[in-house]
Amino acid sequence: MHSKDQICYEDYQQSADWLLSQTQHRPKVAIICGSGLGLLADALKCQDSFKYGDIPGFPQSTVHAIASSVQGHAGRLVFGELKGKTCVCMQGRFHMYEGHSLCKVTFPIRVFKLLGVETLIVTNAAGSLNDTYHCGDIMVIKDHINLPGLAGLNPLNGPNEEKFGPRFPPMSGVYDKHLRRMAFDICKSLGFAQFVQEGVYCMVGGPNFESIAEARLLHRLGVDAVGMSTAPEVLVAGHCGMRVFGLSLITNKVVKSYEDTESVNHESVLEVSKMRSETLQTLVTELVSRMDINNNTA
Ligand SMILES: O=P(O)(O)O[C@@H]1C[C@H](O)[C@@H](CO)O1
Ligand code: HPA
Repeated sequence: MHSKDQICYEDYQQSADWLLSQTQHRPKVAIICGSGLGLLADALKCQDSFKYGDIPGFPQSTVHAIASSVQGHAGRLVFGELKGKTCVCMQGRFHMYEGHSLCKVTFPIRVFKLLGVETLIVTNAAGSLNDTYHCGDIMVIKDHINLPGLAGLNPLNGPNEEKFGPRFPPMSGVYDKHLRRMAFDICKSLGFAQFVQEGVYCMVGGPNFESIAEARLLHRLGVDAVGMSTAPEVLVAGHCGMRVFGLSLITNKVVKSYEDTESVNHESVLEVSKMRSETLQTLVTELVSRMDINNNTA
């Protein structure tokens, strides 16, 4: 490693080589489990799991990651089979508001690339600004607004690592259309369609939830759901040519009215996450099972 925040190709390679020496699994799909959704990782068959702290170069989990993931299992990388497809799951992710640099937040993505991962599935908990959404809805992410990114906080800042991707990567179409369509087909066939939406996710820095004026601004911008993660990981995955699919679990309605006496807290976010975690798990499992993994096509 060069300086505190500068990570070079060899650092990613070192982590990937270590993991390849510790497990026989060769995943093509990586899944980032958002808050309360870590049970997905427990469903993997023939598991090999590694605490983040034991993986050379990996960022360390903080108290937030532990509190927001499955108790006793936070901060693990879990390899295994989901419906016969080899996957790697992050049980607990890294957030900017925990104090990690964006290079650290996204470190695992480039390690996944070096492991041979072709598809990234991201999940998160989010508050809704769209008045037609309800708590417990699942939103397939069509696109994002990366507010920290627009303000210059971007994991791709600094010297470009050409081995991963170009200096100026496009982000239009980063959320794969075929996988989104496939998710809707699955939801219809499983009877989930009534609570599945498609919309725009906005990343804010957090850790505070939005003020009413901020919520109104996001609403005017066309944001359907807001959260504090996901965009940095998606940028880095898109940069290195991974196919991306994202889901937001709507855990609360963002307060937009000065008359509203309700307010959101992280505990209620986790409660709703738990309520829908099984459905989300079913959807992701079915999606992985239907993917044509070798050809990187849906
Ligand atoms: O990892 P995610 O994004 O699911 O974490 C949740 C949602 C917000 O980022 C934060 C506050 O609830 O935790
Ligand atoms: O309302 C919210 N705002 C920001 N992040 C969130 N994560 C869950 N709910 C929210």
